[in-house]
Amino acid sequence: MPHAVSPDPTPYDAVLLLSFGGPEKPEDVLPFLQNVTRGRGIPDERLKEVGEHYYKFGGRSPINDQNRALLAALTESFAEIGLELPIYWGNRNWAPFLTDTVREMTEDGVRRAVVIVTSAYPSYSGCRQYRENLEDAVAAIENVPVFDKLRHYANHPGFVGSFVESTAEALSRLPEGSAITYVTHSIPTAMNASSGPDGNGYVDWHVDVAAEITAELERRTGVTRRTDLVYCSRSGPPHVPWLEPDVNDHLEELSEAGVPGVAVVPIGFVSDHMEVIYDLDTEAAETAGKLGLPMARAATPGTDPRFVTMLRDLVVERAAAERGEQPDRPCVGKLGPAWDDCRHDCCPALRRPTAAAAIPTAPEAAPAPKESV
Ligand SMILES: CC1=C(CCC(=O)O)c2cc3nc(cc4[nH]c(cc5[nH]c(cc1n2)c(C)c5CCC(=O)O)c(CCC(=O)O)c4C)C(CCC(=O)O)=C3C
Ligand SMILES: [Fe+2]
Repeated sequence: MPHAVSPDPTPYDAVLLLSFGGPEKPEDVLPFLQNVTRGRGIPDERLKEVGEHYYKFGGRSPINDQNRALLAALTESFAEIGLELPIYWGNRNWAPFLTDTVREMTEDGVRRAVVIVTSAYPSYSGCRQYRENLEDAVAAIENVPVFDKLRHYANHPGFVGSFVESTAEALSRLPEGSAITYVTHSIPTAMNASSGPDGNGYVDWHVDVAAEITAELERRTGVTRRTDLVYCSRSGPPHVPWLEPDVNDHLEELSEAGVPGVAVVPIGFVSDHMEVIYDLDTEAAETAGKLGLPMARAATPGTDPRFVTMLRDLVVERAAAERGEQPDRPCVGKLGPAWDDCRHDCCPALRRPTAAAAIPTAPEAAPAPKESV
């Protein structure tokens, strides 16, 4: 049933779904990896290894199909409430490329768009890198729309609620007394130290989200379990410290501690992309198998209606905020709702040799100018 009153999209005339992108055939794999790692100092060895992960799945990453599904689900969800905004899709590292999408939006006459990024937490890799790539795309084209990126949504009840359900489902496949292991993408410890406006934002946000899922499950079942936050997908040279422990080492520790099973909950990921289907479903599952440790992997949000509705609500919320209204800002946990506009100097790059000098870092330059992203 259509809503009696459709929400007001003003001042927006479009939505941009901004994602990572992934290869779709074997010939795409190398150029894709070159796009991802340009100037990031990833050893050749590691690149070869990651290339193999993709070849193992026919040279096709699942991420683009997941974004097509999300696009369809969002379109349907907007239509349900009569929210009339076209949704465009562009990626940082593979087709459809962000620059082409921004050009298309410009040609279509879009003046102001709200940006949904498929990454939920603050950090250079998860936030600023997306903003910088969008800035670069915008700089290459004339008369581009203004872009406003949504606040980080990891602590939104829609995102947390989706993981509460999937964790409960994973636990239902395991023996009584099984542990919960939350997993996210490892990043260099230095990148974590500079994440978010006050630093340490990447880890702090994950800790908060994990605690909320645990608390809700405890409220429902009365069962207290062992819980940990661990990391996957480390890359970069070995002498550079990254967040630890690695999920595989952690599974060994759980096995030694005698836990009867483990629910692996990938809270760092919005859909089942390569890190999830390779690093968790293939590699970590193999480790658990060798240890004789029953493991069940919890589903990522994907097109879960809680997640899709959350994204729609955040678009409506941001539009209201930009009209000068004071919308509700649903969130759970201790950290409160995230800021709408990232400060220009939030999550500084570790190394971005060519453009770093152009980015103001002085505290006075902190508030992002309205016309930037
Ligand atoms: C925090 C974070 C997220 C989550 C937030 C978000 O979703 O954005 C994420 C997502 C993703 N990362 C992805 C792929 C890759 N990431 C790499 C490399 C790196 N990731 C990093 C961090 C993150 N990455 C970092 C610090 C590096 C080192 C290089 C650098 O400092 O920039 C490499 C290079 C090879 C390697 O070393 O692994 C690849 C191929 C894909 C696509 C998967 C698919 O195809 O399904 C997705 C969604
Ligand atoms: Fe990555």
